[in-house]
Amino acid sequence: MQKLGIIGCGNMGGAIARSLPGKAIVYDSDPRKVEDLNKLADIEAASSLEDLLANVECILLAVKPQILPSLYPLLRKQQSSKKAWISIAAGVPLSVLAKELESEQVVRFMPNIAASQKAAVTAYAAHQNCSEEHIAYARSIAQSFGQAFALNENQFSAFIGISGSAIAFMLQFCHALSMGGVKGGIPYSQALEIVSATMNSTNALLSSSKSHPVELATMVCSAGGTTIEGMQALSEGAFDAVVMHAVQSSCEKSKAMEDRALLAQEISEKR
Ligand SMILES: NC(=O)C1=CN([C@@H]2O[C@H](COP(=O)(O)OP(=O)(O)OC[C@H]3O[C@@H](n4cnc5c(N)ncnc54)[C@H](OP(=O)(O)O)[C@@H]3O)[C@@H](O)[C@H]2O)C=CC1
Ligand SMILES: O=C(O)[C@@H]1CCC=N1
Repeated sequence: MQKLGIIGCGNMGGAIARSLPGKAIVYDSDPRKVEDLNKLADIEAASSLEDLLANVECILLAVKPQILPSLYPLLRKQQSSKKAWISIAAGVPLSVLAKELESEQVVRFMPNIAASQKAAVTAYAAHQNCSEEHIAYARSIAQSFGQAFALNENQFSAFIGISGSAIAFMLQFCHALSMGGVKGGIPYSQALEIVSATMNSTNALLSSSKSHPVELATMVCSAGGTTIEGMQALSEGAFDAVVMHAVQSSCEKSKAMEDRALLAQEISEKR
């Protein structure tokens, strides 16, 4: 597999670099991030953007979305048009990436932070004129750090709500469950271990069963038993509505970011 260049070695760029089968060449404006990553992953450090682009054919953009506008001109100077690109930036559409990078060889990813454990769930979508070769390469990159799902780009915002961002919702749920355990007399660290194992049990059941989640949950509820009491408390706390609202909030923010990126590009084209 050809070497991948990575710009940005923070939470996600670092997590991806750690799970790639080959050595990535990485660049970060903060050299300490590269030093820290070097202790965890087999990487090559590029001394500059120029150095990075001179040594790879495909580059994964892993900087915050708001950094991209200042990065594009620097990348264009290094002949971005001759490179293939993967972007993991939330809320930055393929059309904007292709125009700014002057390349149609662009694939958009939405991974999650579990890439560090090769357990990410990644949505991918390619520019309409992207080559099959680059799509296949990008897919193999996504699969090297977890599962990959081909999605239409217009489903990316919803995907962020149920995966990219939702991993944080699930972690918060795990914390809340553990605090419930603490209230019941189990120390936090032990409660968290038990909750994490219970998440694994849930996933094993859900992914191997053809039953609807509600059907499985109903099997847990003994008549007049313990679970139904907790289920009633969840219902009174509008659990489903709160979770759906969280998903919708992340989805709407992603759509607003996409709209803003498209508008900014429209304005710059008119100048
Ligand atoms: N965090 C997550 O779970 C997920 C994030 N994403 C996407 O991944 C991208 C990165 O997010 P995340 O990893 O959390 O962000 P981080 O801030 O952790 O990482 C970004 C890194 O890029 C560095 N950087 C900033 N400017 C430049 C530059 N001009 N050239 C090179 N490096 C630069 C930052 O340095 P410094 O800190 O000094 O600014 C930082 O080390 C975002 O676009 C986000 O939307 C997608 C899915 C999940
Ligand atoms: O919060 C964010 O914007 C990024 C994208 C998905 C997860 N983290």
